[in-house]
Amino acid sequence: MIKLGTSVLTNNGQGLDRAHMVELVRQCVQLQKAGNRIVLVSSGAVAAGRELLGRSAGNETLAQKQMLAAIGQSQLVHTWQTLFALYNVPVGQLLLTRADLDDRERYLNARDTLMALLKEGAVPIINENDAVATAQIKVGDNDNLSARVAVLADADKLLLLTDQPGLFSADPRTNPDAELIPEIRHIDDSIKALAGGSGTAVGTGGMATKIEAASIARHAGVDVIISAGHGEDVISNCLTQQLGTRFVSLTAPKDTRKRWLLAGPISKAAIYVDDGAAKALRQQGASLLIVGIARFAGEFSRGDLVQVFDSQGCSVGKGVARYHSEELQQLLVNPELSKAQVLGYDNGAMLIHRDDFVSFRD
Ligand SMILES: Nc1ncnc2c1ncn2[C@@H]1O[C@H](COP(=O)(O)OP(=O)(O)O)[C@@H](O)[C@H]1O
Ligand SMILES: N[C@@H](CCC(=O)OP(=O)(O)O)C(=O)O
Repeated sequence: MIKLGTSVLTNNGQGLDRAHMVELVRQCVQLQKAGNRIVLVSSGAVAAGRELLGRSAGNETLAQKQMLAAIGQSQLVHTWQTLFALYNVPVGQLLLTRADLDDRERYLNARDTLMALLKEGAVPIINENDAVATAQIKVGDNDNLSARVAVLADADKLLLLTDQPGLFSADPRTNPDAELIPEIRHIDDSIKALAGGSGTAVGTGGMATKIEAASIARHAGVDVIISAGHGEDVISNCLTQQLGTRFVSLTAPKDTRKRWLLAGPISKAAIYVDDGAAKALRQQGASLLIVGIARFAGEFSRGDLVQVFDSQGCSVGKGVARYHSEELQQLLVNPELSKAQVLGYDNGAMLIHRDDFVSFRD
């Protein structure tokens, strides 16, 4: 899985850099011929739209950006299609929004299409469906989108190609002494603090969203590499050499429902559990019982995804809630009463069943 940022595909945001896209296509085809399955997450629709209309980046409204994306996306995918056709490789466009990943049936449909494209020898070209996606249904950036699709596609590697050689100890645009970090095994607050936003007017999210993406993907067993998209033979070199910043993957759940929980829905609330519950969830694969919950923050409905934290605030995992947050509140303040007495019915002793829970440690 290769994610190409606007910074890689354009000349400083001023239209598509076709010469460089030809070079990237050559590398992808070479890898595909060697037996690898290639999926591209391609940014650049808004920049391509600006190029077509002769505009430069400015204070655009949401509707103007969506209009630019609608115009630019067809130009972008046409360019990819033309370049891959030089090698007789077909491409298939997939435009996704968060709703396609949140809903399990839509997630599985997207997965089937992706797998069918790969089986056909085509290269899927994925982008967010910017023309229709508003804040409520957007993933919001292609770093996070690529991580979710990497989980969906069972990818073993995710290359986040950008305009910097990797993650630095500070934004190298503003701090010339910043140093490249070659390998990360644990994403804690100190790593998150290194990452600034985008240093350009055309990128989205900067390193912060790349770290979020790395955190999601490596829990699903995907090795993540952030590297410079303009380097010579960058794609194959990322696979064979120590290039950029590598986030080492963790052992992944095999169960497709648990993988969807990692890739799909966004967590609605935070549940804080006591030490006994944290240990049972982490070490014994147990369900989360209501008695183990110390407190919670946020509102959620039955069926929503919630994230579980231990007493130190470290992530334990995420899972699907069996009670509404208001019901949970009632149960927590009346521990001496039975569930039937408090709610008028009893949905069981657990907030999250172990089949609906996936371990997720930062
Ligand atoms: N710690 C950091 N290390 C490297 N780059 C950083 C860091 N913090 C912020 N950045 C910024 O992130 C930018 C890359 O992200 P972004 O602009 O979103 O690019 P892309 O379009 O490739 O996604 C860099 O140009 C850089 O200015
Ligand atoms: N979907 C948008 C790009 C969003 C995005 O994350 O951009 P980038 O940070 O350049 O990868 C587009 O095609 O213009």
